[in-house]
Amino acid sequence: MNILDIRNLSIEIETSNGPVRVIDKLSLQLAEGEIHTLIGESGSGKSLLAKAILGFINPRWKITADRLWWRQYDLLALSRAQRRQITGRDMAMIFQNPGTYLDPNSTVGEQLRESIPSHDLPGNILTRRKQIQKRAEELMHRVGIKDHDAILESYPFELSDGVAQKISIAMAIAHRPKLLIADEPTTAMEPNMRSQIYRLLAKLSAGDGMSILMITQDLTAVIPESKRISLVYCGQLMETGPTEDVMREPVQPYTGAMLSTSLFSSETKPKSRLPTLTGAIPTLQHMPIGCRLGPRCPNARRACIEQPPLRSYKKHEFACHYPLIEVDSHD
Ligand SMILES: Nc1ncnc2c1ncn2[C@@H]1O[C@H](COP(=O)(O)OP(=O)(O)OP(=O)(O)O)[C@@H](O)[C@H]1O
Repeated sequence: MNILDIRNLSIEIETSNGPVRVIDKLSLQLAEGEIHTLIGESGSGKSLLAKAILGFINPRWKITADRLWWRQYDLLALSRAQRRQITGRDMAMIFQNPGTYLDPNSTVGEQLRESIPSHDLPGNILTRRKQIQKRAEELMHRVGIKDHDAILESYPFELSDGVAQKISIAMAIAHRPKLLIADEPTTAMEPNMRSQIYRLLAKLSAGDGMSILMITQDLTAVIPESKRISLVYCGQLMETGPTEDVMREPVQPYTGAMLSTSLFSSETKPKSRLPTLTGAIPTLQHMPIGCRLGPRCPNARRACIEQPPLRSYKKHEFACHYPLIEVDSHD
């Protein structure tokens, strides 16, 4: 069952050249307990999408959607206060540079204990404090930190990036969210620490049934536990579907290009059959009309000035007038 259901979400922001749709009719579904990876180059709108889900929205942005549902809640129909209550209870996010989100003036222990909900704990102040300390230690173990005493007494500047990220994960899961948004959580980390963090996230998802929206620029960061992937370009959805299917048989030229520049290319299709992209991602002020990939797309033709609708191919959906594979309209 889909726990998050986004259909045709658009976000329009004002720029010096007038309003620009930074997210353009984007759809994304996330099932309960599933890891879904959202892939796109810098500036493609991944973080804005995360903000729209969490409700961290600048009131000046114009947000429209056919559907923006979280569980049984129509998020766009809720008041700000209702929305804050639901997202605060059900969702959490971790970021690229955990060090910058931790308070430099408090110890790890103080910050972790503060993130543990205490309102429903039984007993007096003293027994509650003990329970919170126990839960803090449990959380440290869950994220794979064994020497919890030393780390709980440390200040953020004393931690390596990997340990800081584990702490931010512990803080994020302290209230047992149902959705974790991980925005490029391992960028700039050593490969060994990267895989530790990914393994940890996969374990948490499998153990707690927590859904994870994993955000990355890079197809090589897609972990085997990620059931589905979605590729976005300049705020438009290019292709989405089960990870294996999309990797094996990309339909949208953007997916093909991303694959040909990633390590996966050698395991999927011969490089020569996949296109690569020339040129650079356009600026906000110069968004192409229709399919925004058009100016960089090897398959682009006249029709691409009209935005293609989402079509299905086997279990994928893609938006393209001239896909890499001949797609029968009955697929
Ligand atoms: N507060 C804002 N005001 C104006 N433009 C913004 C704002 N936030 C983001 N943008 C623009 O919206 C587009 C999408 O930004 P976003 O941060 O979502 O991209 P991203 O895919 O997360 O990129 P990165 O991988 O570099 O973080 C960018 O062109 C960015 O400049």
